[in-house]
Amino acid sequence: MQKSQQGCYNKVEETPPAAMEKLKSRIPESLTSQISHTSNPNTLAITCSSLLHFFNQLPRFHQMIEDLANKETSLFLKNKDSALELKIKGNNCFKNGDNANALHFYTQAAMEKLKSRIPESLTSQISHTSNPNTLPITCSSLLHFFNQLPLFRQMIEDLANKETSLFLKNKDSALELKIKGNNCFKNGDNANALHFYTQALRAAPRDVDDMGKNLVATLYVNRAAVLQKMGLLVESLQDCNRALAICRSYSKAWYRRGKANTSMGNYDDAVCDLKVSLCTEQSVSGKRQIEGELKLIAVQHNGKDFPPNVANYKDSVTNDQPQQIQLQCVSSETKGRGMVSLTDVPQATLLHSEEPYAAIVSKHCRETHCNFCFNELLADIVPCPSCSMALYCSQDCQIHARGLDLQHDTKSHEIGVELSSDLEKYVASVTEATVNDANIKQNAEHRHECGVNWPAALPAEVVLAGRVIVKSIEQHGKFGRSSTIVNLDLCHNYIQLNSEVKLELHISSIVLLKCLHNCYGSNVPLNGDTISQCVLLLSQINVNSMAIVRMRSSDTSGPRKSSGNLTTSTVEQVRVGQAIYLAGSMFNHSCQPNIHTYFLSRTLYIRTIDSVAARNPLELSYGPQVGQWSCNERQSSLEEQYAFVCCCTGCSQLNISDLVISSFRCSNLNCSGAVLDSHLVNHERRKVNPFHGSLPLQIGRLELDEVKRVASLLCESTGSENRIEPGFCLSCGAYRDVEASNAVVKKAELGVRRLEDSSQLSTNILSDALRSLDLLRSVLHPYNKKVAEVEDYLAQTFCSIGELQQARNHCQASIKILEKLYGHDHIVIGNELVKLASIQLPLGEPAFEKSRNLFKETPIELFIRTLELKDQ
Ligand SMILES: C[S@@+](CC[C@H](N)C(=O)[O-])C[C@H]1O[C@@H](n2cnc3c(N)ncnc32)[C@H](O)[C@@H]1O
Repeated sequence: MQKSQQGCYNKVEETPPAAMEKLKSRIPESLTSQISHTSNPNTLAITCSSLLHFFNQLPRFHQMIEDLANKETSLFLKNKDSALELKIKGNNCFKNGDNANALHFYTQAAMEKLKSRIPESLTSQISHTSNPNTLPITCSSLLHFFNQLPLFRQMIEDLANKETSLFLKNKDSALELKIKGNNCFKNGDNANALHFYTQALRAAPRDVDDMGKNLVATLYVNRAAVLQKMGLLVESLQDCNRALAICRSYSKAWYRRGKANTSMGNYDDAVCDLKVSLCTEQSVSGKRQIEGELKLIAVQHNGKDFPPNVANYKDSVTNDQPQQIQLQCVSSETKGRGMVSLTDVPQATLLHSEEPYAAIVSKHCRETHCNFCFNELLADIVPCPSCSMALYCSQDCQIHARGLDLQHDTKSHEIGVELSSDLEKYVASVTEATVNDANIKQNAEHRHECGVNWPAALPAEVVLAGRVIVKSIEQHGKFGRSSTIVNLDLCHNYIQLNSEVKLELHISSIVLLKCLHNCYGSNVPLNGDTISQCVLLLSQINVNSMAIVRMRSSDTSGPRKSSGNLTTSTVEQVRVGQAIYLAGSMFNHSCQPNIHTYFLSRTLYIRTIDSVAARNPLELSYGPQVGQWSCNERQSSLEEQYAFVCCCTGCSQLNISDLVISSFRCSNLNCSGAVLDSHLVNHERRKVNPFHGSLPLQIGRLELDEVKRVASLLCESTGSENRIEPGFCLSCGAYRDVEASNAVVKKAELGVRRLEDSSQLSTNILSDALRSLDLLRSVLHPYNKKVAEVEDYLAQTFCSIGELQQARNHCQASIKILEKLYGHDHIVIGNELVKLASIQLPLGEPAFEKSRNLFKETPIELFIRTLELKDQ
């Protein structure tokens, strides 16, 4: 990303000389001249007094003095660690040209400082006694206090003032980048040429001229040339279309389009493109070149039929429509609202699909995924026309995100020459806007964020709240007429939040509304009522927003990924965005869900995993699932994030997965029973009704003979909690020293960590890791999740060095364990089988069938198809 010419954001990272330079640049010309040229010892008192008077009016000056002289906010005092750390992180990002993350850290540092200035009494009121009813009072008091702080005023100025934005377009830097791109192109360095042209497009203002042509159009045509050289013909064609949408009479764009169409075998279109190019070209040499190209097509294909036209190539669109299943929202005392179906629903039925009320790309995916549809960005990135921050995969997405108002009116860009009626029709068909969606204005979620710093500086969920508020006030037309700015009717967890979070929500809400107020004026009133609505909205986002995930294409030769608790089950998934779905928010959680969610573009899809009887709750997993984490971990996570104690079947009835997932192996080598530590035992004992109903069912599903025998024993004995004793095998009762076993696990983990941390893989490190796996196997139960994770990590490692047979063996070992933990037909097993298939394909082994049968028409199925295509 380009460093802005405007200098860097916020005094937090400003060194005193830099801040002084800024102050200097603000002094009026007349005063500067008076001081510089005419002042002398006799007039010094006058010039000094004038300068003092001027500085006293500048918030930046007050802030600088505050930063320099106030002991309380000194970064060198104790307890300022986090502000200082954040500042250092910001500086590092800034040095690397990563303005967006630099802003994020500087703002967090400034927020920390703000927090430290709030009087103790107010902090305590917010943290300990505030509730939804008293929120308007605490919000109003905090706003009143902040309004008096120069630090706060300066922060808002830095965040919301367009003039000082780091994301403004900048013609000079666009031209500089264009030259760099041209040089790379001349030297045959296509990858860098592509990079520089894209960066130039990010920086280029929409309506500036570069040697008589629109700069943006020129850059698109230049990039089209690179893309064509790289063999990316569809992308090249798209860039030509983008240039022509701006300037219809751009001869070079028609010429380049003609070349791309020729390469794709679209000769009819190529001839039309070149004819239009010929009519619009001014120079004689240019005309000759185009005529040469036309002749070439004619000679090459004289008398032959042109191959089929592939210009109308489109991505295969999945027309997934939910079946006509009637869903109903019902209420229960323990879970609040939830969803049921009025009829029986078969397995794998698509129940629901929904567009988000508001959505936002994850910060770490801003540069790699489309900021509207969240698909991965390809080579022909389309930047926002008004700021240098947002990136899109297509013009369509860009228009949806920014609205139509800033698009070039193609009709006003007349072609300027006489064309035959056929060619005129052709020009119109190429250059007319293709987006005809009535919802475009409503969806223009990025418009209010364009060209200011705060969307990059504030956390994603706060920016998402901003999108919800703007949509809400635009939808309900309540501009300036009401103090209700948002009311989504979703549940929230404000009361259960810890004191620190409550305070942070107050601060974030005031900062966000102040920034929106800057843009919308009195249409976003700033008072205790509106701020408290924002605080509640953020608490609603906390418990209702969904993470939009995408499959990561598993490149077997790619870098190794770090292992960890989630590795084996979510390795193919990347969290690309976060969204609020209003109806989707009505589905409650179960650790043994009967429905699952997936996303295509921004659309949420919900499908049944099992058949579900009429009026039974339809429940998805909010993250934790049986087989993924132990019961204890699931419950803590749900309590912490969603503020409820889960009583689903997985958490209230004994199941095999929870018994073995973190257990040790029996010290008797002939027994495959499980040994639990005291922590796990206590948890399992707390499960209600452990020995009735569900247990035999679980056993049947898991087909785990040895543990089945153990569990049957437990079933048979009445009141047999005593049989679950820490350190004793559940099957044969043999003793294992759990503490000593834990020490072995820790040692083995060190060996695996060395492998994870190594940038250069050596035989020693790999052998060490394999020995560590053996150690783990010697003390942990064969179906312990940790063993599966290490197997999976080793599979990735062997993939990365091309030892696919080893990779396949470890991957299969991992899947074998996961099948026991999750059950054979769980979606996680589908993910794992896809991964296995991606290893087996290059080995020439048959794959896929098993996974295909599991998950018809889900993204996994699409992914399998992609793998097959890649292989052909
Ligand atoms: C996305 S909302 C689901 C709809 C919510 N029940 C409502 O009434 O609006 C998430 C919240 O629902 C409640 N919830 C969801 N699943 C639950 C469960 N299994 N047991 C208890 N409460 C649950 C929790 O309060 C959680 O924070």
